Amino acid sequence: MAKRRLIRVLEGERLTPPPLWLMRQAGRYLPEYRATREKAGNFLALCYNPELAAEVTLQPIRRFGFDAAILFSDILVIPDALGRSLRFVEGEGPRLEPLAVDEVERLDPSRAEAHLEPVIEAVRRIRSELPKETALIGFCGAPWTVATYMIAGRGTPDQAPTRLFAYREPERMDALLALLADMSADYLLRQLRAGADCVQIFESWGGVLGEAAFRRFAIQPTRRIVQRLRAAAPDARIIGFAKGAGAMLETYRAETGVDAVGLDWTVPGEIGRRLQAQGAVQGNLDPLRLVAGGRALEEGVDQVLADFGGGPLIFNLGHGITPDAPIAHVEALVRRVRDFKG
Ligand SMILES: Cc1c2[nH]c(c1CCC(=O)O)Cc1[nH]c(c(CCC(=O)O)c1C)Cc1[nH]c(c(CCC(=O)O)c1C)Cc1[nH]c(c(C)c1CCC(=O)O)C2
Repeated sequence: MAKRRLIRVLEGERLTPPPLWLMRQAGRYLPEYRATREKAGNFLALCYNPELAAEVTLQPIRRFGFDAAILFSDILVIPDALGRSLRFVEGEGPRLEPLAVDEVERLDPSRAEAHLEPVIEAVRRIRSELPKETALIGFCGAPWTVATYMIAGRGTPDQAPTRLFAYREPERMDALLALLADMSADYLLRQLRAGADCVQIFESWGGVLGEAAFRRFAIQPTRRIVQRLRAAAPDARIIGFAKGAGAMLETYRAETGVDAVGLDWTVPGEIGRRLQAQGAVQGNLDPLRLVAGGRALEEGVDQVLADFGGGPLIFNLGHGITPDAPIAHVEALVRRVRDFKG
């Protein structure tokens, strides 16, 4: 079978128009998503229901014909599989049992494999139902980002509790991140074997770290995942999205070994093009331009294409789509990207 367009770009090819998908493309901005979530009961129940998780994964593909689907799940199923009593509070976000310093040694990953089986079953179903030209992206959170939710027990604006934990107990932090890295590598490998074409590692909170801490707590555990994956699946294609890490992205790509880097919308064209000389980039439209629509959207799309359309590019947002994005604006984005002649 011919290689899917997204994979060709991950292998360094430039395609015109570039392959296109949107982070969080299955979500609350779609009425059919809200209806399916309702049917499942709540967000987490949806994540563990293979039939309904497959359904919401496919919804944006049917509507917009994106080049890739992303498995519908959440990065926090890993701490959930460790028994950290995850729940999602409507309108507020995730809540977990905050992880105390002396609990790190007691974390037990032995139930994770069985716990995550419904997600793997969803991957199988999605692959069997997707159009053959559409790539399927698996994912996990990067260990540092997952740890920020485990330690604080919720999202925080600056990850102060986790930075303090890391500075006071660096060896324990290393141990926690290594455990999460090994669980995540096993989990990604299962996704790839179940039919994912490639995987993305979401480092949403790398931008709160200084250089030395970024190397130790973000790059090292991500490199551990990449190395374990490559040892077991040499052709695995891996996208690393380290939001807010602009000035560290070249080091991040070189030292983690990911194939492509995701750019958030603050990464300047010149920096992104330098990265593109080493391999594909993905991004980086500000999600709020999609909410605004009109000229703000057109100018934003054109800028991404002007900045990166000359090399291997996966068109995407610079972070997830927001619930207030109008569907008509997503349609306008798709038309404009697909009209690009390079
Ligand atoms: C940090 C993070 C999380 N989850 C994720 C990240 C990394 C990316 C990022 O920075 O956004 C990743 C994620 N979360 C979700 C996906 C599904 C795939 C996709 O369509 O991209 C992916 C890839 C579904 C989701 N994950 C969540 C929703 C909304 C839940 C709902 O339906 O109410 C969805 C569709 C919930 C979630 N999950 C998380 C938070 C902080 C929240 C609450 C914020 C919010 O409500 O938007 C943790």
